[in-house]
Amino acid sequence: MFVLVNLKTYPCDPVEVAEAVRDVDRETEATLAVAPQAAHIERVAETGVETWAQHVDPIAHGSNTGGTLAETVADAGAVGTLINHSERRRRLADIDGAVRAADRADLETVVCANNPAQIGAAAALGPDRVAVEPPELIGTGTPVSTADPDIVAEAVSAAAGVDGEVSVLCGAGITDGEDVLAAADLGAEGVLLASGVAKADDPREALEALVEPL
Ligand SMILES: O=C[C@H](O)COP(=O)(O)O
Repeated sequence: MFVLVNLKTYPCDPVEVAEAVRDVDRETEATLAVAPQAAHIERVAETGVETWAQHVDPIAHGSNTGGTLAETVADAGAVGTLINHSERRRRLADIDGAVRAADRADLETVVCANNPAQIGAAAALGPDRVAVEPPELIGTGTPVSTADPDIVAEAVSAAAGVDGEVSVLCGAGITDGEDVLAAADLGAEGVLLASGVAKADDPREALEALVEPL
């Protein structure tokens, strides 16, 4: 299983969480990675953890003030990027452009979507992975894998129906290992989570609990 921890803009110490993700990754069969804010990518990547960007724009070098350039996040140490997160929704053409930009910079891609229909559309853009996240469950601690299992199973079918090479993550409300196991049972190859780790009193303990049953 792939466990991607999105730090969003939570007020956690990104390096402390990154070191915990790195250490727990070394203790488990699962692959763990962390997505800090863009300005923290370099410091986080220096810990040795697998580091992802939270977003890249569909742009190239040039006149794009305030833009997030795929080459720059790769140069800072990111190996992949989220695209179209629920909190950073983009139009279809811009999602497509961001996937192309990430490919150009050799970044892996996870395109997020709300539901199975959108997952099919996202898979058609040729990312490495897609992630289904019902927005209403994000940050609630109510896990999608048990609260809305059909949406995960249908997302897996939708992606497979478009491109069998695109694997599916699920996210929203994932906090413990049982949630991760339930996601795996539904055909997901990983989870995308945030508050369960970034807001935990002890992020390392939260990470260990996530991978313990795997
Ligand atoms: O990127 C992560 C997702 O939005 C899930 O967030 P959450 O784990 O806080 O529900």
